[in-house]
Amino acid sequence: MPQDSKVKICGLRQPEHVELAGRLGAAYVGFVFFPKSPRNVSVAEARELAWAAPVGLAKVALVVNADDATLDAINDSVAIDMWQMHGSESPERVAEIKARYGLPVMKAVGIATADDVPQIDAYAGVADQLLIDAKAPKGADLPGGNGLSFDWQLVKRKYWALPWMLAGGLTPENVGRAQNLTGARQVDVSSGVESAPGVKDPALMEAFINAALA
Ligand SMILES: O=C(O)c1ccccc1NCC(=O)[C@H](O)[C@H](O)COP(=O)(O)O
Repeated sequence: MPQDSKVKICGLRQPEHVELAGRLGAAYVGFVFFPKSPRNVSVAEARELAWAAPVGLAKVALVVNADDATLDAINDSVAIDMWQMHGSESPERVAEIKARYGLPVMKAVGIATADDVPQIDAYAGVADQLLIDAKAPKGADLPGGNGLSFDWQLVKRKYWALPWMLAGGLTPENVGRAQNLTGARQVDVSSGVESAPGVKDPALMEAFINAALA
């Protein structure tokens, strides 16, 4: 595995799990602001989670087509380091948010078939990072965090002129194969380290991080 691999653990809801993720070597933790999600946290809860993060652990606020009032409420109370836009935000909206808050923006792009890949280029010129995820099935409640993977051949050894993160259905068992096949230097996981939807499992977190950083 490349020496500089990085791991994001998404959907944390307990301060001790944020601290654990940092101690285990994760580079990012994600806080989900999406009421339909079993990982949803309030601004007040996220404020406490952020306080639990060790120095150097990047705190990512995950939103879906959020308006400025919602983003203001998060930004005014939670010490975040990056936005993750996981909706249908346009490149123009990404640029607007970057300018408004002065924080890096990671744009999530859902992939199901080869036809979904070209859209990534539109964000490469404006986002700071890309999160390449499995496209949510039609009618799904969640735009992400579904524990579904996509055909990694679609992004095998692809190059975009900005850092990108592979996501979607990753687990301690498959993350190494995903990294080797795609060349991804960063990986993201939510369902694969849970014992139930929204319930992070410390042992699975440790297994995933160790496998991804091996
Ligand atoms: O995780 C959620 O509940 C969620 C809800 C709404 C939008 C996005 C969401 N998650 C986005 C992530 O960054 C997940 O970590 C990513 O989709 C991978 O999830 P999984 O396949 O469960 O590992």
